[in-house]
Amino acid sequence: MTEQSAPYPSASPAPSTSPSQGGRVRTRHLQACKDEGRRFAMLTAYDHLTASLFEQSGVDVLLVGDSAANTVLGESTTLPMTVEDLLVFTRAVSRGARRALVVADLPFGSFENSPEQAFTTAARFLKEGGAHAVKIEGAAQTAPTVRHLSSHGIPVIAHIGFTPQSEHALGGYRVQGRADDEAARLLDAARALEDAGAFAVLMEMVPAAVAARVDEALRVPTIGIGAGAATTGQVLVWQDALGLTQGRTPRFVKQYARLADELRAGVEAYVDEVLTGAFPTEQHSF
Ligand SMILES: Nc1nc(=O)c2c([nH]1)NC[C@@H]1CN(c3ccc(C(=O)N[C@@H](CCC(=O)O)C(=O)O)cc3)CN21
Ligand SMILES: CC(C)C(=O)C(=O)O
Ligand SMILES: [Mg+2]
Repeated sequence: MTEQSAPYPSASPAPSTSPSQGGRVRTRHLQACKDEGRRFAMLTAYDHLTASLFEQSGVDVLLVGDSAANTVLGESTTLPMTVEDLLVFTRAVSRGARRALVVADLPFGSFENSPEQAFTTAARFLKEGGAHAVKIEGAAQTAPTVRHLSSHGIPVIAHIGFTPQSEHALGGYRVQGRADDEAARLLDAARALEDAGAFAVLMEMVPAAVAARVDEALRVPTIGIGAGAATTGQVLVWQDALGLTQGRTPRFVKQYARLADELRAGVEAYVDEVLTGAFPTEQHSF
């Protein structure tokens, strides 16, 4: 512990350990964090190796984000992500996760038509993907969908503020809720989504002061990405946080490792040894 450590009690271990629970992080655990003034960490994952590694490292919530369109598939937006493709990643993450809460994003175009369409899609992520919960982008207009899912047994995270699936409507990557009327709308939306049954509200690119007001106004935990330090939980895209993403990353990213450099050095050494004949040696041969 340093003097500068955050003004929160240290992270609690995930809830333990009756045979029926198996130590699995539940939405209840996230609510307990909110109730007791503790924080939790969420990170994206798209495969079983990272899922397993991240939860062993203390990540309580794994998000199978539609950001996989960018990070895995090389698309420039999240709009092309399909349910079929994200289901493949969700299944992989679920196989790697024993303890963490696995949350799947509902892809663009897979839930907006009606609460019924949303339920059909979300149920696939639970039944076929092994997810425990889903995340839905949208402000107050998605409240009926959130109500339908949560009242039929599907835990929902509501995602407000900058919602990348609407980037064309929002006019690009912009902080949301800067103007007073925007901030008021954001707060109203958060309340409506909580009232509709969302077990958490995620805010992306929202002024820290506005996010703090939302967290204060809600009973349920909030999760931030570019939303300041007052949210209950925090999320980042793992390739951004660990230095694998090439090129510019958003201002809200902090880099905790330099994986691209690490990988490049390792691969260069491998290539070099193959070309010079230094590998394989007798030790690697039969
Ligand atoms: N790798 C990756 N990281 C992410 O955080 C992420 C994705 N992909 N894909 C889905 C969405 C898209 N997101 C993004 C993408 C870009 C910016 C961005 O360029 N932000 C700039 C401009 C902000 C401004 O001008 O207000 C920044 O500097 O933060 C922000 C969020 C967040 N999500
Ligand atoms: C950036 C996070 C919140 C997300 O929605 C994703 O990874 O798709
Ligand atoms: Mg997403």
